[in-house]
Amino acid sequence: MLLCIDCGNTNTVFSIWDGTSFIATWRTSTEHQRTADQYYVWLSTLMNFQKIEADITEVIISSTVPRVVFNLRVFSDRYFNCRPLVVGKPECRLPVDVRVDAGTQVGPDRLVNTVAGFNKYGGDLIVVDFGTATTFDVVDTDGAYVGGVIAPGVNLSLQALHEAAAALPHVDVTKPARVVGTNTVACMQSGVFWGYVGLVNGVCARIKEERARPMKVISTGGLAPLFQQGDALFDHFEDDLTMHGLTVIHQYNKELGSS
Ligand SMILES: Nc1ncnc2c1ncn2[C@@H]1O[C@H](COP(=O)(O)OP(=O)(O)O)[C@@H](O)[C@H]1O
Ligand SMILES: CC(C)(COP(=O)(O)O)[C@@H](O)C(=O)NCCC(=O)O
Ligand SMILES: [K+]
Repeated sequence: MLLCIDCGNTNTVFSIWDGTSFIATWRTSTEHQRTADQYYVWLSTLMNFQKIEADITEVIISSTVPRVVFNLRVFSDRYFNCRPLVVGKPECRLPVDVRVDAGTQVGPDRLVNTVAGFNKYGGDLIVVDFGTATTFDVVDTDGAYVGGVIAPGVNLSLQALHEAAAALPHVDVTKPARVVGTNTVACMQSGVFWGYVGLVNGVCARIKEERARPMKVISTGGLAPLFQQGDALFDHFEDDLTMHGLTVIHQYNKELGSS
């Protein structure tokens, strides 16, 4: 079976793919100090607890944090006896083109989202990923990644407000009942929630205008469900878009290898 690892700046998600569906998914915080042995203790404990008997023989990794890749490679080699496929490395081929400025390092998560979005919905897409950063990935008619937008993440904005202003508390993001807040927390939640609704609407409208064609907007990432609440920002919401993309890229490389 295939172990898919999606490492973001905040969380790392592990999913086991049996060739047809994901049989288990677990999330841990991203820490570059974590060793191969620590990953295994954590993963095997959860597998035993849930009585998941998976014979993992292949591993694919996408990581926005370059430093964690070393230990994940050792983890894969030591415990599953395999060399992982790492998105963004030359040996990992992509089924789509990447058309950006020469020398630019595109976040692997954005490439994986592009592949997944194109595989599910075809071309002319905007994939909005609400992770540590809020990213917009623009997918061309032929599936190519052609750039996008990087905005500060939702929680990052709230955290920055709290850290920079002595009188502003730490608050969790939520959809406020009204736009006009009547206390500090409600004002901050409104600023971030409605600010992001405006940001997403505005950026998507400008992308569509710049490209002069209709495009589907797909949302994913930890905080995407929050923005799904009734504001018609997106055409589709995908809970596990990045994981789906990892399985597509893995399959593509396997077929290339055997042909
Ligand atoms: N279900 C959730 N509810 C609220 N916040 C969440 C949830 N899942 C993730 N988050 C928060 O959303 C942000 C992005 O999470 P995630 O998508 O895992 O980021 P990344 O992929 O960059 O690691 C983080 O600040 C995380 O704490
Ligand atoms: C923009 C990102 C920080 C988003 O990371 P995430 O929110 O998923 O942790 C990541 O995709 C990245 O480091 N990108 C490199 C620059 C680029 O994509 O152009
Ligand atoms: K992101």
